Amino acid sequence: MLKIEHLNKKFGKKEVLKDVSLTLSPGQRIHIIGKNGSGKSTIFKIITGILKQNDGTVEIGTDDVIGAVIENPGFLEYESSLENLKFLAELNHDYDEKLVKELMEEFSLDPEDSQPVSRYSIGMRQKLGIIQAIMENQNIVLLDEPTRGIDKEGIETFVKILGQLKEQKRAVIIASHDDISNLVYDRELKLKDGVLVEEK
Ligand SMILES: Nc1ncnc2c1ncn2[C@@H]1O[C@H](COP(=O)(O)OP(=O)(O)OP(=O)(O)O)[C@@H](O)[C@H]1O
Repeated sequence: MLKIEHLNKKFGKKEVLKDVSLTLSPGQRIHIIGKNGSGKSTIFKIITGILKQNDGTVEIGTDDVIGAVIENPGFLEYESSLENLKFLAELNHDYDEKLVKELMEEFSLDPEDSQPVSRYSIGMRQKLGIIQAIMENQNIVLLDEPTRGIDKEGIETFVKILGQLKEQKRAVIIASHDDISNLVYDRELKLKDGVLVEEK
């Protein structure tokens, strides 16, 4: 479904990714751990086409759909949370309001809350970011520091939702600089000095 081979990325003379290869299969949950600035977001940006690699290939199956949270998710700041999710889903004509409302409620967000997203806290925005990455049945989900700003209860919900994604055979790559409590991975990789290596 996703195959990355021999990826190389430079910013000027700085080599951020060196010969990075990775294969993701249905239902698999992979953790990429790395310090700030190690290149985790850069990998996701290349997979999603935001950035172009200098070398190497990214293969994505024709039926695969990517959902992603990369850095700070952007929203229509003056619209409500539900309007934002509706707008994002309608871009692909795949808006399932029942599911969106269920996900919001699971994350203790009120779908009827009319306040603009500009007033949302970092954790609330992050929850919306996670929802938009999974609300259209995306089968490859890329999450960059997904629990940033999220409270303990929200993290428990997040872990529970990830369990559901696994049952649905949807694959997830999580990039973070530390561990997320109670989250077990199929593979743990470390990005250090541009090289992706097996952590255990
Ligand atoms: N557009 C860019 N132009 C120049 N340098 C960049 C650019 N984007 C990223 N970099 C550099 O590439 C390196 C990797 O950045 P990246 O954002 O991928 O790291 P990260 O592991 O996601 O960090 P964090 O955990 O802080 O989000 C950093 O040194 C960063 O300064």
